[in-house]
Amino acid sequence: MPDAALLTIEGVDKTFGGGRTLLGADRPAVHAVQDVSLDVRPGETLGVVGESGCGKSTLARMIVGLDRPTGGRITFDGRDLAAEAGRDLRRLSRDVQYVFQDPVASLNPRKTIRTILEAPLKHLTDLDAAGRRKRLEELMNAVNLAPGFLDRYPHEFSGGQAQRIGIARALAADPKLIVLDEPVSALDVSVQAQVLNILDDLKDRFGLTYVFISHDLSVVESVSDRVAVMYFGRIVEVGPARAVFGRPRHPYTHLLLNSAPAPGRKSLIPEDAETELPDPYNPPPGCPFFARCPRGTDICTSAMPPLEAAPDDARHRAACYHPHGEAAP
Ligand SMILES: Nc1ncnc2c1ncn2[C@@H]1O[C@H](COP(=O)(O)OP(=O)(O)OP(=O)(O)O)[C@@H](O)[C@H]1O
Repeated sequence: MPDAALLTIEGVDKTFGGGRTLLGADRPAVHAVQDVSLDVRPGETLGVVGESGCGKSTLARMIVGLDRPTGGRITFDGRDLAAEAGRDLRRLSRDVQYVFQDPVASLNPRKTIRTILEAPLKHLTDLDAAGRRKRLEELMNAVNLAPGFLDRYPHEFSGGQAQRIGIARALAADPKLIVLDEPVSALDVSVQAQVLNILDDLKDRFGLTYVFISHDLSVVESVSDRVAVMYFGRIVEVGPARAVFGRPRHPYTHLLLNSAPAPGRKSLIPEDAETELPDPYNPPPGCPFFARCPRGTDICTSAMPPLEAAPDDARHRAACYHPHGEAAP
């Protein structure tokens, strides 16, 4: 019997803009995230991969409550994120934490590390001053930084150290789920490995669950149990990492993987004109990948294909009328 989901995302949409200006003109709307449904089970790492602008950060921000969905529902441990208030909201903010992409920019330059790490302890836990002091030392040790660094300022740290502090801040309130939004993209490759090792170690040690967002295929492949591939605001493929990387079904996933063949896969999602995304203000009808797709036929322009399971693996789903592994069109 599989564990119940810790996080459930059901038919979530996020639109920016829309409506009318003060003078009555239509204001264009961008559908940043469209009809996204995902489950994350306790203890797993769900990788979310896709090109710049596909809606990864918007999805992340909604999971941690920084943005509200325009439609659909996000529940954590059975609690509806949008409906929580007061004590329950405080509890929810403890349980779900966020690590940002740019480690140095995410730390207030005028505050010491002690002040930065103490803030969530003060707001989200009932620890007294002595308890907080002890916890601060534990947090620094957990991310392999000497507690002596607590009285320094963010600019005194390298990018990798700063990201370890960002991770310590996320850990401070003893969360269950951490959303990591491109946590190593700003770091040198050698430093990336260190930070990924620490994340892996912390996950086991504290029984954490991760949503790991990245445009870097090699990183997602190395950390994920399951992977969701996003394109133009939608999930186009989702399944066990081994299946998605080994037997990709959606032509977009094929394109991504072919652009960066293993081994030594790098962040090679193509960025030339040929691979341009559709205009988000004027989305095409049907499948948004049609214009780039070698397998497209008339049906693809009629309606967005639903996410359907592979004949041999119910967990491996793709939103395509002509997925690889089935008869070619
Ligand atoms: N606050 C906002 N107002 C208007 N449009 C937005 C806003 N935030 C995001 N968007 C638009 O929504 C779409 C998805 O953006 P998002 O940042 O979620 O993508 P992403 O995959 O995280 O990209 P990146 O890796 O470049 O951050 C883009 O078209 C973006 O321009």
